[in-house]
Amino acid sequence: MKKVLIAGQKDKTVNYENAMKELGVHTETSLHVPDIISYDGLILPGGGDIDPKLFGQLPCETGFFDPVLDRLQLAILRAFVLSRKPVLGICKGMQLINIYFGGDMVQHLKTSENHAYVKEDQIHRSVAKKGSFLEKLYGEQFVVNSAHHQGVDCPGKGIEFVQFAEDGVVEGLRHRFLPVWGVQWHPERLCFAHRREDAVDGALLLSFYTGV
Ligand SMILES: N[C@@H](CCC(=O)NCCCC(=O)O)C(=O)O
Repeated sequence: MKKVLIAGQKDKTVNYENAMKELGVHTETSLHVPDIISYDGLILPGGGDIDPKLFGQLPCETGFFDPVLDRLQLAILRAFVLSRKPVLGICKGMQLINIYFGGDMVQHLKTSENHAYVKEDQIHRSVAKKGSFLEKLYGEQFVVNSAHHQGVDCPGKGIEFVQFAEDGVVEGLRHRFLPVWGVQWHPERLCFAHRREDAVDGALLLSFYTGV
């Protein structure tokens, strides 16, 4: 991969841009549906909560959400899915992927204290499904970071959940037939300058994605 679009707001995507730069991949951050030809892939970054209307629910324990931003990010995702180009969704980005394919959300996890950002990212153990892309990268059990209070619930069409926290919260997914992957954790905050000894190296996942 040479050039990746990050579907987000410029001032909030520096960590993603820096991690891609370390991997020799040029990025552009934009919320305009791009001229797909000029991009090799898409990153859907983390962010706020998601408009419950997008998964057929009334707001219940959902925090701040930006309905316009959510719909712009879904429109960009649609363009990359239709052109069968690789997509990596991170945190909110993973949740948008599941919603795009018709899945839904838990608006506030009962175990959010295990996952929420408290002055800094939390870390917790997780388990990857045998044979999954995450198990091949990190083995069956590995520690990841965490900064969220919502979670995916029913899987969308073609979506397979492949990584789970010990409390059952979904931490990773893939599309069975399309080059679409998502993680609930933040590899861009676990690599290079942000590398930490007590969790996995996020660069392995980002290299996997940029290498497809
Ligand atoms: N609101 C959702 C998604 C949380 C999320 O994406 N957090 C990351 C914040 C921004 C960032 O660090 O990139 C939830 O709470 O589940």
